[in-house]
Amino acid sequence: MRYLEAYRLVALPDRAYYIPDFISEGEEQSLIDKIQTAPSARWTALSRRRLQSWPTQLLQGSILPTTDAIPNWLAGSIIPRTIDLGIWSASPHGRANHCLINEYEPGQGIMPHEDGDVYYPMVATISLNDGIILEIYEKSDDGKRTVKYRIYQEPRSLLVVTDEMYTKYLHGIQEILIDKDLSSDTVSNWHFLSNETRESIDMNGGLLKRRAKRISLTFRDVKKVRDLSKFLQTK
Ligand SMILES: O=C(O)CCC(=O)C(=O)O
Ligand SMILES: [Fe+2]
Repeated sequence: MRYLEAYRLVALPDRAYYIPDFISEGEEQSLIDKIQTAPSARWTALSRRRLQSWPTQLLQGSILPTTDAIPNWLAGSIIPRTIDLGIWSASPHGRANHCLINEYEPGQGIMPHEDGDVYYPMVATISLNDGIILEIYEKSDDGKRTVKYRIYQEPRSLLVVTDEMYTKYLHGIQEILIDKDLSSDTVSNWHFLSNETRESIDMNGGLLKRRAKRISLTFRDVKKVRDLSKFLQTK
C-alpha cells in the first residue's frame, strides 16, 4: 500500500488513486488490437457506447455464472500488478474476477450512476487510446446532478476508486466533444498529469477536445460466483 499512497488524490473524499503510465505503450497497443478484433458477438451495443464483458456477462445483473478467470490477453499482466498494489487484499476473491470493456466514440459517454453492491466496493480502471474526463456527482434526493469533482484519465493510466468515493458518489462521462474550464483548480488529479497534457490544456484556454475513441477496462470483484457451466453456454 505504500507505493499506492504516493498516488492518492487527496482533494477527493476517501479514497481514490491515479497512477499515470500504469501500462506501457506496447501493452496498450496489444490490448487495443485484441479488443478491436474480438468477434462482433462479443460486443453489446448500447445507444451511446458499446461494451464487452469478460469472462462473461453477469446473470440477472448480479451473479458471475462461471469460475473461469478473465483471459490472459486481457488480465495476465494487469491483475497481478493490481494485486501487488494491495487493493484486493480484503475483497472476497482477493482479485478482480470481472472486466467490463467500454468503448466511447468522441462525444459519447455514460450517464451518472453508481456501480452498486453487486461488486466489492473497488473499481480499477485502465484507459486506452485517448483520455477522458470522469465526473463525480453528489447523490441528491431531488435528482439534481451537480458535478463535484473531475478526474482526467489519460491513456495508459490506472484509476482506483473505493470506500466512500465508491459508495457515496455517482460518476459519469458527459456526452460532449469539448471539455471546458480545465485547470489545477477544477481537475482533481491535475498534478499527476503529464507536462504535455497540462501544457496543451493551458495553451487551449482550459479546453480539451476529444479526438479519438477512448476504451476503458474496468476491473472488479463480483461478490456472487456460481459455476453454472453445466447448465449454461457462457462462451
Ligand atoms: O469508462 C469509464 O471510465 C467508466 C465506466 C463505468 O462507469 C462503468 O462501466 O461502470
Ligand atoms: Fe461505473
